[in-house]
Amino acid sequence: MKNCVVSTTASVMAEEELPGVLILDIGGTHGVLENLAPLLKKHFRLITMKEFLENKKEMSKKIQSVFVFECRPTVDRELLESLPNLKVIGNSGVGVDHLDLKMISNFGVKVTNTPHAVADSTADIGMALMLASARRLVEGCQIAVSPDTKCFAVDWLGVEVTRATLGIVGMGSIGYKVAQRARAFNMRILYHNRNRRRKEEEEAVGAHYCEKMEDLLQQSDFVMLVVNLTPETHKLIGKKELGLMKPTATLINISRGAVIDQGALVEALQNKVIRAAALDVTYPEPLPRDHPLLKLNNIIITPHIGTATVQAIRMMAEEAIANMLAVLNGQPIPSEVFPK
Ligand SMILES: O=C(O)C(=O)CO
Repeated sequence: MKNCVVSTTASVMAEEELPGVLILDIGGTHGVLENLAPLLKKHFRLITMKEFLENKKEMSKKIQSVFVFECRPTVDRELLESLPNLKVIGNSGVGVDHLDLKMISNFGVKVTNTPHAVADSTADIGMALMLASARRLVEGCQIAVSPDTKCFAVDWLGVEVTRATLGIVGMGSIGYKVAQRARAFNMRILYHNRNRRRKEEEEAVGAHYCEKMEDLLQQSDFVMLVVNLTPETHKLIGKKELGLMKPTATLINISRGAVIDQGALVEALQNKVIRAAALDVTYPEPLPRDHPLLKLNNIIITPHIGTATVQAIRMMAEEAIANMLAVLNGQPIPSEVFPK
């Protein structure tokens, strides 16, 4: 018998299963799950939330895995209580801050994530935000299409990324990929991490370790946040930390919105405590239309698109599937996440 996987993306898709055939009803996913379904179907019988809720009695016993696509849906106690044979939650994405790991573990259920699959695409977004903010790309695009375009607008000069100092806060798999890219720009690379990387790894990208984050903040022209969101990193960057940064510095966030105290960031940007910010993540997502961050002109915000590429979502699904299968088959689990 094939293993069963349930999508918790109720608003996103509904998949109907007939014997030997799986029928997907995609909803508003922009084709994401439509792309992933054939991969999942190779190993799992897909059951949607809708299908599950409509036929709980029969479905609940069949479900051994829950596939969660990135940080959108969560898994609550009620769902866990209704799945007696659940063994693993395969998160497609690296951040698992939307999952209550302790509670899930109390149900004897494992959680896995996909740190390898997300690394390149998320590092690319970090670089894209850094370059776009440095060279004021969004403003440039607006000026180019506005009726009073000036070709050489010297009053909106940018700054150079090349040879600047980049401070990476959180040098995990994504942070390291950022460092590899930054090296090609001849950037001076500083990083701060709970655990120092191996010497060979530091040398390979020319990164210098800062034991204190304060040192990194003071020296960097660009500060990029790549940490996981945990109780320790919640509002890691607030008024004090922003005050340590250079007035010419730019803050880039590709981790989770709540790593920054957004109120403090609004103030810092309004008062030019720092030059600019570029965020792929905020809280909440999306921001309400009247949020003060949206009223500033020294900020770029993208809607959490770190892994929004055809290649990344496929690799994420493959990594998640490998993890889930390893759990179900009692094999070593490539990327298990443990409660703290
Ligand atoms: O993998 C994740 O958790 C992400 O949010 C990537 O942007």
